[in-house]
Amino acid sequence: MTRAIMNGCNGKMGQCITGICAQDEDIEIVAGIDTYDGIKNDYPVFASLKECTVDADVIIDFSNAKAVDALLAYGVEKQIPIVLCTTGLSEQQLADVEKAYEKVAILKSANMSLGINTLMELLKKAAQVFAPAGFDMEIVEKHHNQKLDAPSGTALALADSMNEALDEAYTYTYDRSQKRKKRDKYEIGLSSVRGGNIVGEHEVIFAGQDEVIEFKHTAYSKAVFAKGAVEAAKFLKGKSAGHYDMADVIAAK
Ligand SMILES: NC(=O)C1=CN([C@@H]2O[C@H](COP(=O)(O)OP(=O)(O)OC[C@H]3O[C@@H](n4cnc5c(N)ncnc54)[C@H](O)[C@@H]3O)[C@@H](O)[C@H]2O)C=CC1
Ligand SMILES: O=C(O)C1=N[C@H](C(=O)O)C[C@H](O)C1
Repeated sequence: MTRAIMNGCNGKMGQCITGICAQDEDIEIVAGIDTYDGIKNDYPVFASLKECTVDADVIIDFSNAKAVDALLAYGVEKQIPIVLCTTGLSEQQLADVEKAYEKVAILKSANMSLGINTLMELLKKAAQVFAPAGFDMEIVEKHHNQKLDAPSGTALALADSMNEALDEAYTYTYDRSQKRKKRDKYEIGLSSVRGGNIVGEHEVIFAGQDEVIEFKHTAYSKAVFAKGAVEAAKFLKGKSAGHYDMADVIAAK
């Protein structure tokens, strides 16, 4: 049995995970953390991690970038592994996560779905074939109108995956409106659409001379992310300090 603290328990993802864990005898949410207290849960809810008095094996985090500093500090101090799913972290926070890997087990992933994590691997190969052949790489992501960060963490992770396979030679372009010049060969464009209740779409476009290859992932429900996070939490219980990702969870299955 894995005992989990749910950081951001009263948000959309927190509630989706609450529902999934209630049906799974191998994991229990033993406490929730949220600054919003308008939802009744079957576990105790605290307004901050520092007020939490409940012991746990792992913290699952789907909250807000502003909550991540306290999350890292708590995980390191209490030696509780963290499944870090919140996106939109600042450069400083990303550096802090790198340092925290030395002190506690952290699985950080901008997208917990099997589809996106498999796509990241496929894109490495595709980028190595198409980029040297002169294809331009563009990513278009679409999400609901409540999303705070842009581009999505997933779009950045997909771009990072391609860039890593291309010796980090590419820069990212998020906005062309002020540029008034042609796109550079060594750039990956990232565009964001926000509207309605779109769960999450990511389209990676390789555009060449007279031919275009597109890879597309569509999430039809938040459950794909929630199920991945629950599997990640079970995987991370008892792990020693270090940097883990969803590829480790998928490989362990
Ligand atoms: N890695 C992945 O697969 C996925 C990541 N996400 C990311 O997860 C995050 C949350 O997404 P949603 O649940 O859709 O957002 P949401 O806005 O519905 O929920 C966030 C919850 O965090 C709470 N919160 C805010 N500040 C807090 C603090 N200091 N401590 C504890 N709780 C706090 C809010 O009150 C809210 O209930 C976002 O950054 C989103 O991009 C979302 C879906 C999938
Ligand atoms: O905010 C969301 O909803 C999502 N956020 C993640 C991201 O920023 O990539 C993952 C998923 O696409 C849903």
